[in-house]
Amino acid sequence: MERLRDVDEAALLARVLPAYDRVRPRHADVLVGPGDDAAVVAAPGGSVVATTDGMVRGQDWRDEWSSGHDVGVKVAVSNVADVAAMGAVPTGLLVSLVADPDLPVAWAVDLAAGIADVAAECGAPVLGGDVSSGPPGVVSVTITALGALPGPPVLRSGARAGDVVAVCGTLGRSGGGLAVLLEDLPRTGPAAGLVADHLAPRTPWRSGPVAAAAGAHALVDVSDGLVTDAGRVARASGVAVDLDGDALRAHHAAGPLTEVLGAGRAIEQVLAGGEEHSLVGCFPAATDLVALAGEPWVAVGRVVPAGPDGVVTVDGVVPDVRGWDHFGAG
Ligand SMILES: Nc1ncnc2c1ncn2[C@@H]1O[C@H](COP(=O)(O)OP(=O)(O)O)[C@@H](O)[C@H]1O
Ligand SMILES: Cc1ncc(C[n+]2csc(CCOP(=O)(O)OP(=O)(O)O)c2C)c(N)n1
Ligand SMILES: [Mg+2]
Repeated sequence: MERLRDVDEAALLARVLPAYDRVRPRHADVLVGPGDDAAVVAAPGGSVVATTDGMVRGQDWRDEWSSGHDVGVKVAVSNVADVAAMGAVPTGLLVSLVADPDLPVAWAVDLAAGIADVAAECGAPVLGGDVSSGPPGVVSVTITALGALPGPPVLRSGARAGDVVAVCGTLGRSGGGLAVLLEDLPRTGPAAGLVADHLAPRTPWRSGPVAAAAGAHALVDVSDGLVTDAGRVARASGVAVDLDGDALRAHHAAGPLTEVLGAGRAIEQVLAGGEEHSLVGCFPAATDLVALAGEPWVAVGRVVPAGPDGVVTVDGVVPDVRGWDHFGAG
């Protein structure tokens, strides 16, 4: 029998999503359905963005590394990043907790405090949620985030050959921090910062609407790794992305990542490290990135016509890295 472990995430969704096709086309209010960072639904006077993302103890965090607060920050940030990656502003969060009854109440309260910190920072209050008991050992936290779109959504499918690919936020730091934890490397000096960013990442959520207002053709957040997520944009847009190795090394791999992991592993994390929740945008070539409000955008590549060489290349060469996939590990 075919199991989830036999397919990757994309193949699983390709099998599951057709089940919903008979419902959706009859609903003209669904402006963007499954397949992007978030869905967009028409609402009186505008449109609402909706997305959901969950985390599971043992798979997405370990209790010996993460506090409840860390988990709350991380799951909230992963949702807010998806809202921002549509060009939207977060407006509210719903929180679902499934937990082994053995879970300390204090952990659940600490989780809420972490979620509340992100909610407060981005002005998206917690609107409600659900609590449910789970089997021994299981703790699962899922957030649904809503957002408001000041203008049209920025889709994964809008990139055009000639666009500049730019990143707002860091790359590889969360993945580098995970490597420090998994390999039990000393958590001193620059390694401490990487670990902190892994346990409780941040996202430049204000920069999603900024990019949208600047005319970005496509946006995505880095949850599974730059190459994987840029690849999703490239596939959806029918183009390819050529990343600039020098820019990635200078702006992202150099410094703490290289000090902790060495240059070779640092660039691997920049290309493939997940859970960073920075934003990647494809902008018209004439865009003055320096003039964009808020956090800086750094050019890291170009959108090029789709060719035979794979959807994402670095200096024209397909990189030998793998992003995160929950199922297709084999
Ligand atoms: N079980 C599911 N049923 C319906 N749609 C799903 C399901 N899982 C994921 N999707 C949709 O598939 C797309 C890809 O999901 P995912 O990779 O989790 O997005 P992201 O990395 O932005 O969080 C999203 O549009 C998401 O809403
Ligand atoms: C114990 C542990 N092992 C591995 C990881 C690494 N990890 C888990 S999920 C993930 C990628 C992103 O998660 P996902 O839920 O797929 O986010 P989405 O793409 O849906 O936004 C990574 C890099 C981790 N955080 N903790
Ligand atoms: Mg996303």
